Amino acid sequence: MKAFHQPFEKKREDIFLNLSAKSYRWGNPMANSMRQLSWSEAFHIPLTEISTMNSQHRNLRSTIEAFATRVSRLAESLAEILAQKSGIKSSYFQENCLPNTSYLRLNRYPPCPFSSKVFGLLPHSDSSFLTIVYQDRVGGLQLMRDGKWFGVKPNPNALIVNIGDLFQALSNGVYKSIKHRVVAAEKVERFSVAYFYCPSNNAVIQSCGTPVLYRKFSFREYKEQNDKDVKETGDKVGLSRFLL
Ligand SMILES: O=C(O)CCC(=O)C(=O)O
Ligand SMILES: [Fe+2]
Repeated sequence: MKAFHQPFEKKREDIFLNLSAKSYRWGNPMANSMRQLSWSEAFHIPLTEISTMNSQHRNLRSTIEAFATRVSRLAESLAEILAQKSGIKSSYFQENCLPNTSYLRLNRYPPCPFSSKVFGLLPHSDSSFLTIVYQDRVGGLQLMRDGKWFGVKPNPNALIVNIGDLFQALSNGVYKSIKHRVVAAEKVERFSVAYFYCPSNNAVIQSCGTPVLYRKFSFREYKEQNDKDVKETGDKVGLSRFLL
């Protein structure tokens, strides 16, 4: 929270946390209408870089490390349990996801005077195997199910586990990557932490099942394609790009 409450000019400096460029994100640089704006800011932290973090943020770093260590074990166990049902090798996650190949995102949603006109976070799916989210008591996270949006009731004693794009590909569509968004609150700020369980860039995601729905791709390829699509179309096209 302290990091977020620093002046904007400070947060946007690359040396603020001393992580790679664009670790600090806000709004949506591609927006060309109010509806495309995200009323939020975030620190997107690749865990590979945690050791380079500015020593001034020692407490933040050790909190992130402690949280990531515990949540990564949980993510691995859950992924292995889900994998059993879809023919994925049980050692797949241990072989491809190291403790530092995942990402952590600290989100802040400031109070929003136009909460009926803008989202806190635009509808999207995550490019992870699984995402584990901790949200505070404010609420606002919604999931799409059967074409309708459902709010996730805030419970500070619970974690939310979402399926991401990579699990959908790996399980050949058995598990579906969940579309979600955050509705902005008018009067209060909201915080959340998302842990994106991801493999190394070279890891190959190959669908298990017949007929195979997606061509195999590396995680690097998936991220590069998404970045390219976001630059060109303003949005992530996602897995449909890899359909056979
Ligand atoms: O703030 C939330 O509850 C969700 C955050 C999220 O979806 C993300 O960071 O990708
Ligand atoms: Fe998300």
